[in-house]
Amino acid sequence: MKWSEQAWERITPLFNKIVEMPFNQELLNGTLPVEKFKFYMAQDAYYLGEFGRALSTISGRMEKMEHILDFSQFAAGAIVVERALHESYFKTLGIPDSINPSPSCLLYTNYLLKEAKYADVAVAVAAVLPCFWIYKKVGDHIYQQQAEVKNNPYKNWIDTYAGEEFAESVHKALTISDELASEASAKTQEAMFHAFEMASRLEWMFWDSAYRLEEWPV
Ligand SMILES: Cc1ncc(CN)c(N)n1
Repeated sequence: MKWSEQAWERITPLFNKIVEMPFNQELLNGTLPVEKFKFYMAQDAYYLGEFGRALSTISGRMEKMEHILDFSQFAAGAIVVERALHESYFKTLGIPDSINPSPSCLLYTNYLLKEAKYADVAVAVAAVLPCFWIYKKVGDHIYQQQAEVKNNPYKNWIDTYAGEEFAESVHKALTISDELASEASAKTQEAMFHAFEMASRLEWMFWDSAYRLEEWPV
């Protein structure tokens, strides 16, 4: 079994929880309160900047030329394509220019930056994989379920993550993960699973924090 298949098996119960989260259910139905989506989009704009930085760091640590290129294209995609989606919503929702990251957002981005810089590069790749793969699976799931929902205000978000362009990046990220895992020791493969599970948990926390409009306790 490929490393990625084993990794997905490990997070399947968590993924099932993610699709059932009120944030994602209400996004699917188009009933998510706009202030929760606005909060999410603002935090996600901060997230994508840091995610892009983590991807660039990984790019610079890759051995193969094509992987250097793939990761720098992922970084450009996070900042150019995904942030363009935010900017289109920002125009209608009026989100401020400067964003203070919530505790969960800061925890997640700092985790990714730390792994990108200091972990074995295969482990760093495993840490960023949920950002691709879980979003693709959530996007597809929502896309398939929302057929009867008319005029969903969150349609552009759904279309981005269920779309072809994003699917191509996800496919590449998966192929690279499996390639690096196949060359890694058993110990490194286990560390890759751990990073993949940790980042998946942080994805759950990110959605949960948006739904709760999370604030700093002090
Ligand atoms: C928190 C989060 N994780 C992943 C993605 C998709 N790259 C995103 N936009 N935001």
